[in-house]
Amino acid sequence: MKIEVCYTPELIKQFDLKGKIVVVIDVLRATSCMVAGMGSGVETIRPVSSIEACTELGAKGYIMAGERGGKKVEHFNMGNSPFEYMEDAVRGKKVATTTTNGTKAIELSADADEIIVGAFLNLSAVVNYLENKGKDIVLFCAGWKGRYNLEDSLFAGAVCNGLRNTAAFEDDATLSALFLYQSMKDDLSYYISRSNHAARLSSFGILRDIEYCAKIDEFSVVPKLLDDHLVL
Ligand SMILES: O=C(O)[C@H](CS(=O)(=O)O)OP(=O)(O)O
Repeated sequence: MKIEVCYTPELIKQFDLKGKIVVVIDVLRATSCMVAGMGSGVETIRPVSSIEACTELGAKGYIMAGERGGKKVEHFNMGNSPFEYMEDAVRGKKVATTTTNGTKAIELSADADEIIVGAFLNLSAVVNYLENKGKDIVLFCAGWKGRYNLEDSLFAGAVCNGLRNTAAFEDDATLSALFLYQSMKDDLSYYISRSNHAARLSSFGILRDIEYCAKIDEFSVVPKLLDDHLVL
């Protein structure tokens, strides 16, 4: 079982995804929302890359969710907060979502054998899942608009740490993620709150989203993409 880390969507073309499991990571906030939603009883989530595609699904009965520039799209039913995904109103429902970074990273993972989503909220479940599967892994950080970000890289490092005795580390990118996590693990919330992405989002007054997304193992679900939909 080999493990690699891709730090941004701009780098994903350098990775051969065939036959591998890709873990898409967007801690702030897309994959945290997906984990919180699927862990709270949302039936399925359909990630799409455009507002138009999401709107078309809305007409077919899906709840429309997502953001642009961190803010809810005007005619959508909900934005991109994990708390919205945990509300009673979405339990048992189908949600379609489009976000700036996370849903694009899912789309770019299409060549993989399997696509799952990870966040601190389901860290141990992801590590156990990967360990049981025993396949080669690419940890794909959604980053921000094609660029590196701290919180996704930290989560990649947390997965590497969980698999440090069972997986072969392919390159220095992977080792760097491991060492980054190991040096920051005792105060993850602080480091995440110092990140650029957190600063950007907190200017919208959503500090509690940032704090929540830094929580570990709130859920034991591993959402997996099947026929374009996330299911358990
Ligand atoms: O809503 C979010 O958390 C971000 C918005 S932005 O990139 O900070 O504008 O989108 P996501 O795709 O969840 O990273």
